Amino acid sequence: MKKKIAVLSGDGIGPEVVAQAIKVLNAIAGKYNHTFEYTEALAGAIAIDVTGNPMPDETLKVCLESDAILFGAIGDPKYDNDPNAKVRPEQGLLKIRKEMGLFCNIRPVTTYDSLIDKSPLKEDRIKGADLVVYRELTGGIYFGEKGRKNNDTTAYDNCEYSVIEIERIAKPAFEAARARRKKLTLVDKANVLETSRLWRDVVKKMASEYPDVEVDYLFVDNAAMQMIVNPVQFDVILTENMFGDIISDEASVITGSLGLLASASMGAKTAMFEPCHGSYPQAAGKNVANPVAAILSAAMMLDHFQLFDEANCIRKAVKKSIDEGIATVDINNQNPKNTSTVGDYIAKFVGESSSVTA
Ligand SMILES: NC(=O)C1=CN([C@@H]2O[C@H](COP(=O)(O)OP(=O)(O)OC[C@H]3O[C@@H](n4cnc5c(N)ncnc54)[C@H](O)[C@@H]3O)[C@@H](O)[C@H]2O)C=CC1
Ligand SMILES: CC(C)CC(=O)C(=O)O
Ligand SMILES: [Mg+2]
Repeated sequence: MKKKIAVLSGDGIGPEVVAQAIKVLNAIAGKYNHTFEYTEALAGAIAIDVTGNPMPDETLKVCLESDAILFGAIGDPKYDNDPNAKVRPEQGLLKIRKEMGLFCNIRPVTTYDSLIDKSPLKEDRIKGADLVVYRELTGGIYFGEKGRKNNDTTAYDNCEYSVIEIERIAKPAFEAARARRKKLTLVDKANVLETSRLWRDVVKKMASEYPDVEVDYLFVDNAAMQMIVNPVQFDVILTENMFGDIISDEASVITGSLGLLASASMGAKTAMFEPCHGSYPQAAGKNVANPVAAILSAAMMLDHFQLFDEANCIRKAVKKSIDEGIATVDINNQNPKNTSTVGDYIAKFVGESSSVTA
């Protein structure tokens, strides 16, 4: 199979972790006789530095001409710390999500038995936790009208959702629940927010089409607490943009590190594969960041290409590296390995392993 992949490494640790994902993809290509062609394009702070635009038209063009997008992370303290910045790296990420119609962000939260003791949460509460967050990605408060008024003494961010926006993410979430443990939890704030009440109306109506799926409704504040005390109860979590952003970072604590959480952003025009973490500027250039989230995002890209054996081969290699302690400091502070050492190990195992069952 031949595939064209747009590579948007971005800022901070983005280039380091994406380099490991590409290393692993190349090992897959060699082993299974595929051709992956990569086209790099600018995004984020680096794109602002070079072009003045965090998501240049040229980058969007490369993405549209590719079969999928591999994304690193964007964000830089020089913008985060400047309240007057006219343009910000994060605007580039929001732009590509909107322009490519990437409304469905899928964030699997997978635990590894050998990492159970790395989580600050109690072992008996998290053992066996296996959930996936379906996060709406192109609507809600991140995309509403925002601004200042009253002489800069008031600021606002508008939150809107339409029935269509809710239905199109609820459908794949219900389908996922049907294929998994048949439970869907809608996380909202319907006791306060009108948008959340619309989410509940739509999900309640759709639930009748999925009688085999148990549907549960939780307010986000309770859900955040339940995620810590009883994460095993969750199967598929369906939620809006901002709640999904927050609750998925929280869920990463169950696994042991945010550096393990991959995601797929599916949409109308294309699909983008991105770690859940940000640009982690404190680690940039130090070769210490965990590349697993980026590598598992590449595995999700292979699923998207229907290359399931290849994707599972990567997952098996990741598990092996974790079980063997070939892992970065966030999950192995006794004998930490570098970002590139972990990438090398996983790529080598992919190249040499014979079995494809994850
Ligand atoms: N998708 C994206 O491009 C995102 C970009 N950002 C941007 O990233 C910058 C930093 O934001 P933060 O809030 O600090 O979030 P962050 O996700 O970059 O880092 C938060 C913490 O998570 C841990 N962490 C994250 N990635 C890791 C990895 N690969 N390996 C090991 N540990 C890891 C570290 O302890 C880090 O201090 C900001 O400019 C922010 O806007 C934030 C989130 C997502
Ligand atoms: C710019 C932010 C919305 C990115 C983020 O935190 C995320 O998508 O998880
Ligand atoms: Mg986030």
